[in-house]
Amino acid sequence: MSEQTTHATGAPVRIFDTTLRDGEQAPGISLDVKEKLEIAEQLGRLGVDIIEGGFPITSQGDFDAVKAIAETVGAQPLAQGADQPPVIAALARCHPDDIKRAADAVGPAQHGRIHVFLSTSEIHRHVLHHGASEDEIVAQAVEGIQRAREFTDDVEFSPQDATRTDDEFLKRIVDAAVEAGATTVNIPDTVGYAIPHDFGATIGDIVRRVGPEVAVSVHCHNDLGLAVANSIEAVRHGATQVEVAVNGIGERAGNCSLEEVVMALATREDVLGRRSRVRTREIGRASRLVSTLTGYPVQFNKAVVGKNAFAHESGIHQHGVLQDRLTYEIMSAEDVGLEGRQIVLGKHSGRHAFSAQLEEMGYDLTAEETKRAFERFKELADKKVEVTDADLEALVADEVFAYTEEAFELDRLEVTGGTVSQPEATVVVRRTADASIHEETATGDGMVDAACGAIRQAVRPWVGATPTLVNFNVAAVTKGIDALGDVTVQVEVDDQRYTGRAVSTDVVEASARAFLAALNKSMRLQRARDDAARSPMDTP
Ligand SMILES: CC(=O)SCCNC(=O)CCNC(=O)[C@H](O)C(C)(C)COP(=O)(O)OP(=O)(O)OC[C@H]1O[C@@H](n2cnc3c(N)ncnc32)[C@H](O)[C@@H]1OP(=O)(O)O
Ligand SMILES: CC(C)C(=O)C(=O)O
Repeated sequence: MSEQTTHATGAPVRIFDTTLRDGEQAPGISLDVKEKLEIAEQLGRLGVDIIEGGFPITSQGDFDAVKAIAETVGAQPLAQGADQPPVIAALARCHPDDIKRAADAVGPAQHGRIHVFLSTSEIHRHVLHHGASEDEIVAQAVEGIQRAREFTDDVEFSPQDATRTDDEFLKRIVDAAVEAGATTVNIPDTVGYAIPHDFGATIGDIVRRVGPEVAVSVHCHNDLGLAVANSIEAVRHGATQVEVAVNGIGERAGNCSLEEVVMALATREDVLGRRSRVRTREIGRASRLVSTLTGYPVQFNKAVVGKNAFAHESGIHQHGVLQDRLTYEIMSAEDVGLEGRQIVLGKHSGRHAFSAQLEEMGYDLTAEETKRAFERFKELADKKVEVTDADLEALVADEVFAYTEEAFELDRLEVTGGTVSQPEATVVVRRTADASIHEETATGDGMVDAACGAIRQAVRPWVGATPTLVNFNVAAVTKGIDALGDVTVQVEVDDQRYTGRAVSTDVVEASARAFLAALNKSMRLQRARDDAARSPMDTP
């Protein structure tokens, strides 16, 4: 490992947020003044040190947005406990017009920064700057920095594509930039090409070169998924500022993600020795706001802010975190402003999590009831990706509260048919009293009709009159194509009506179970009536 510099160790790392500039450069994102202002206000509450509001020469709208941010967020602190507002920065090429526009836009801020950049790698010089020589590039950079210094004493310089720039030339232009008055030297890994080990060494060299008076910043792109690793390595080697974007948005694969760097610094302060001033509890809100206004969704498994970042689905993990969340969590959801630890019930869940969830929902079930409900839950979880509280309610209502000693249980149901061939159903019904099995097949107008017909035939020897389905109602318990169907039926037997209810991801199965539940009820009540009729009280 390369030598680690001790420069500025312990001082908070400055967070330069470029969500509104580089972040907005992601394809398909275009934020208007109001939207930029709303995000900037949240960045203010988050307590970032610098907000790069835009690239004012780009358009009147971008100019107006940066100016509006400078006038409001840049005028007074929004973050609790902060004694000054964030620095408001604007990007500019080494063009007089760009620099003037940037200066006018950040002018109203208490602290305004002009960020000038120029490409230094051979390929960029060739393609972007008409084959400019190293001398010409140095001269342009110096001129741009000096011009920017006429407007503010806070000037940042970025040699674009620094990580593909010849080492000696990079050192030369950094020296020239500092000499010309740059107060921050930013080393951009413009195309996400750097590898942490090398990048750290480069940053260490630059930190030693410029001395403690000049801030050294890094701006890492994520083309190889290394933006955060490179930024952290730079911090380890003395970088005093990292450039980031909320949710990691930005050109191509994006920028270094704000939330990941901030939480890495906070969580591993033990080895990094530096933190940021960011108020981490505002992270969740910032992430949601940026996602909503940019239309860029946050991937489920995104570190820190993804929907699954604090969710546990598998039984062994759930068992662990229910006792002590540290078993499988290195940060707390509350610390980043998200909903607390989530137990997600699914096919990998175990009894501990299942029982804990039922308890939390207020159920007080016996061991036997819990066991039955758990068996149904596992059956359901095999068919349905996530079992929600609403699913559980329906399942418990169906399996536990509606449970009565069953006369018949549905063992198997097969249905065939469609718009051309007539629907046909085969059922296998088990009679509880003697465990006998009864298989029947029937056709019907539809699959539900066929299934009920087959059940009717299977139970005929025990159910007196022909049971008739008189009412049928189906409702979706949850949303989505794997939603539970909640079926309630009324069945008429001997002029009496009986209600049955069942849930399943398959509506035909739910209907068959509901039909059978109604028949079971009819037999139970019939038995009760028979018992009452035989009661000695009634005997004269
Ligand atoms: C790595 C980064 O993220 S850099 C920032 C990238 N962001 C953007 O480009 C978004 C906003 N950009 C824009 O709206 C436009 O590109 C503008 C307004 C900046 C310029 O538009 P145009 O004048 O039409 O030029 P165009 O974009 O086609 O080409 C870029 C020009 O800037 C020049 N240029 C590029 N970088 C720099 C620089 N740092 N300093 C000076 N000139 C530069 C190029 O040489 C080219 O000049 P040319 O017209 O003489 O060939
Ligand atoms: C302007 C610079 C810092 C940039 O955005 C990049 O190089 O990616």
